[in-house]
Amino acid sequence: MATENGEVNMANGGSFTLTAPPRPGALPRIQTTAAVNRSSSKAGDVCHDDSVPPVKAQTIDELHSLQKKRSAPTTPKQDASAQSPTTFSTISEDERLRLQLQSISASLASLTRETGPNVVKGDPKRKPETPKAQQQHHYFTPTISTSDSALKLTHVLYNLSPAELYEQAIKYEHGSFITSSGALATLSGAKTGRSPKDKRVVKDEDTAEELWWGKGSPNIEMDEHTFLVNRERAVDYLNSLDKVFVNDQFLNWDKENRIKVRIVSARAYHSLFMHNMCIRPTPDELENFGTPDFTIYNAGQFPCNRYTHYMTSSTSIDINLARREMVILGTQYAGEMKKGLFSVMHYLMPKRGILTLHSGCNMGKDCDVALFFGLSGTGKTTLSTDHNRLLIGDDEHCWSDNGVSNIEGGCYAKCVDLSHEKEPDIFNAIKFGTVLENVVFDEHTREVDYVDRSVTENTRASYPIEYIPNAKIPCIGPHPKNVILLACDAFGVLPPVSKLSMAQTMYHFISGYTALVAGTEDGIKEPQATFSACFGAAFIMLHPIKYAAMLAEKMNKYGAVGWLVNTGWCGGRYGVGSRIKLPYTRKIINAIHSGSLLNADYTKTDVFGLNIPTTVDGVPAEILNPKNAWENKKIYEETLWKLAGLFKQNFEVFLKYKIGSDSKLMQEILAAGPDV
Ligand SMILES: Nc1ncnc2c1ncn2[C@@H]1O[C@H](COP(=O)(O)OP(=O)(O)O)[C@@H](O)[C@H]1O
Ligand SMILES: C=C(OP(=O)(O)O)C(=O)O
Ligand SMILES: [Ca+2]
Ligand SMILES: [Mn+2]
Repeated sequence: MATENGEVNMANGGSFTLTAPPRPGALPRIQTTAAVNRSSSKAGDVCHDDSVPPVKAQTIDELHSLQKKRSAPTTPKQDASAQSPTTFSTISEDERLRLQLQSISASLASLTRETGPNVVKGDPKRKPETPKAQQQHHYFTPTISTSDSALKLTHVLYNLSPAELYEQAIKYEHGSFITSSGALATLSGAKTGRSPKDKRVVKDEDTAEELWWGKGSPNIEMDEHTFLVNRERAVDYLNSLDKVFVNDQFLNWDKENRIKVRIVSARAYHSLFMHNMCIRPTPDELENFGTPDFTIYNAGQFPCNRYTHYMTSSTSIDINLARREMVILGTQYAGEMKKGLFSVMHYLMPKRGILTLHSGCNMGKDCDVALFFGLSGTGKTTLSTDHNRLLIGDDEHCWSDNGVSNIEGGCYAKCVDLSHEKEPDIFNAIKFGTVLENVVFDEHTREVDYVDRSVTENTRASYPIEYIPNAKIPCIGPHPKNVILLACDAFGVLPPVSKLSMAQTMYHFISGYTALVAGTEDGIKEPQATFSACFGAAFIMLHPIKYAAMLAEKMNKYGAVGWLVNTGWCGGRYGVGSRIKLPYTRKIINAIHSGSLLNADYTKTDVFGLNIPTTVDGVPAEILNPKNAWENKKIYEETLWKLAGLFKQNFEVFLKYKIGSDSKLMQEILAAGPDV
């Protein structure tokens, strides 16, 4: 296993840049994280994948106006004076809420997780006969009174159904609407993507030894005290509200290694998102839920205090492994919760010899399982959702001695440019119960315009996995046969498919390359190369070499074959060539699944030394070798060498680590990279 040396740990020392103190009387506007990051931190300090530029709107109303498109003129204009006041059947709704709500404030304010809320049935203030439909709900009641904030009654809406959450969202959350297909469209506010540079982890005696710190690591350190400051801020905020949402759910379909999670949040949208993304307990399982293994306090609407030590912006996502808690301040992007829990799994599971994978996963009729690794936007969700195969999951998995299991209960698809024609299964999953984040729709017909990027490029749909018709439930499968590494290469020099040796698989897994264009509107012509170890450096907790060693061991043991698939550009870089057509990538993936590609004829490419097939059924042969696909061979060569150089530079940091007892394996892995 890798030996972590002191050097790496120390490298983190100077990487915290506090925003410059404001001059008296000239308080600066609170900047969004992305803006702060751009001005204050050097690229490469921490993992830098998929942070999304801030939205253009300055106020909620402006944001909201981006979301709705003017209807066609046929829409009858309503006379404002003739409009009835918002009569949303208030009486029954209020009565319904009153029945459901209970105080949780004392337990929220408690610093001791163990004295969490008691679950009782029904409202203790009410006389016995609770209507039958409501008896199934569970309600919290405070058991202790520890702080002033306990005097404020905060009601808990516990594991509400999607229908109830829709009503809550539409009634109380600005920018929430039902779309024509029945999905709940909503806005995530200023943050429309994750904020990896605001993800902090408490460094204590244990985690200082165990976790990966320093250059390249996603774990920005914070101390226990600062965590408690942020925690108190989040909890006080939640307590100041009239109501909070609580979800009790599971992670990991492998029942032996299942984790119980509790998510406390302030928005119905967040509760519905987690309802979709985590595994939904049966009524019996909920009855016996007990103490959660991990709790999220999501106070995303409320900022952290920028003058708190360690804070570099108004956003902070804080993980405390010892307390088994996560606190979210200053971002409402829902993906922060699911990916935060994924990080936690990246810590807990390897301790049990289970490898966590940032990959999609599906299974053929012959029970052949394929993994799809890749950074955001490379095609994990799209390619694992395959009408001819069973979907095990689109994003987060475990590989144990028993095989693979999905960590989640739902999928989170990018929906920019989505169409029924291109991706029917995902398109059809966008119905009642699905959360649609930051999409633009017609004001009147409520038809979503997936092409519109007014709010963000990173529009998303979150739906329960059973909304995909051929989902494999329970979401588990045997050991993988194929391990497919996806890279969206905007340089256009990686072949559409290559068969990898074990050493090459490790080289590319550790490198975790993709190159995307950083937002079309910014006019950025140069592709941005990103290297994110294990195709998920933003979520790993231990040193990447530890996961890589586990992957090598499992692939060897179960005879899995590695493949590199470029889902990006072909025939030239971004701006010159074009993105490889999805139907072609699907044909390539089919050939991998069927085994036909194993027996194809191969040639070796220069520089990267990749084995590429000369033919693939249904794919034009001239695109299989990028050199043939490029018109200008000279620019092709230059671009190829440039990318190879970037790979080499990125890999240098890993050379001092060992896999196994000596450095032999690491040398072999290095030799499997490009010759530069
Ligand atoms: N050849 C291709 N292969 C895979 N995806 C493609 C391809 N061409 C375009 N796309 C688009 O790229 C995006 C991939 O996103 P997604 O599957 O959500 O990625 P991930 O799950 O890895 O974040 C989708 O919008 C998909 O339609
Ligand atoms: C949810 C995310 O993952 P992905 O893009 O890999 O689907 C994310 O990066 O916020
Ligand atoms: Ca990265
Ligand atoms: Mn995805």
